[in-house]
Amino acid sequence: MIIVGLTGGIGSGKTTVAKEFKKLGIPIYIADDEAKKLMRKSKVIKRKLIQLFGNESYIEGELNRSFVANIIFNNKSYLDKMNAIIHPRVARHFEKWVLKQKSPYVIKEVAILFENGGDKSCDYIITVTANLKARIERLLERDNTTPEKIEAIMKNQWTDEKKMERSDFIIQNTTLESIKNQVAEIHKNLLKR
Ligand SMILES: Nc1ncnc2c1ncn2[C@@H]1O[C@H](COP(=O)(O)OP(=O)(O)OP(=O)(O)O)[C@@H](O)[C@H]1O
Repeated sequence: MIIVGLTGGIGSGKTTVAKEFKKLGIPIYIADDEAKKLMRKSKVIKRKLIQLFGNESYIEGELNRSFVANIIFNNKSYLDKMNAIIHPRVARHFEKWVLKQKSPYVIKEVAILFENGGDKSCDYIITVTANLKARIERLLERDNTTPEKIEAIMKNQWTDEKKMERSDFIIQNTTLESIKNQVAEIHKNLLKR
């Protein structure tokens, strides 16, 4: 199975792009969504996160996101420790998921793909890039967030330039119509490989 990693900075439009691949019949795996599900369902992950952040990190079985976000964005070592708990388990979950797919290739969306060395397990990589101002505006509209919180997340992500240098395909997220055309081109290209 060909694994195509799909990455890009926060709010660049990864999920929007992934949905276009889905419309073409390609299975998509959104690592952040799967991580959230595992944090809710996996007893081991819950136990380890409570050990790391304390009892306040879960409220009625749900991760207390604002409590945890406050800790990790003020102390990167906690972010690294949290990633060390979650990432290997998401990776194993993905491996099992891949075995069940019947498709010429699959798309794996990961926000911090290069940052965590996940690029090494992909055959090809697509980076989505978008104008910084547009990204911030779209995130402020989508989420209950602030420019400061967005900036804090961006600080832990590689720049677009660094990601683009190491990518096989680049999608410029300008308009939705343009995304559709770029996805169609990449899809055609991947089917030939
Ligand atoms: N070309 C576009 N025109 C208008 N809105 C867009 C466009 N691309 C994305 N959006 C909107 O911007 C927001 C961010 O896009 P999306 O969720 O796809 O980004 P993402 O990279 O997956 O985000 P995250 O990093 O948070 O996972 C969404 O609300 C989406 O609908």
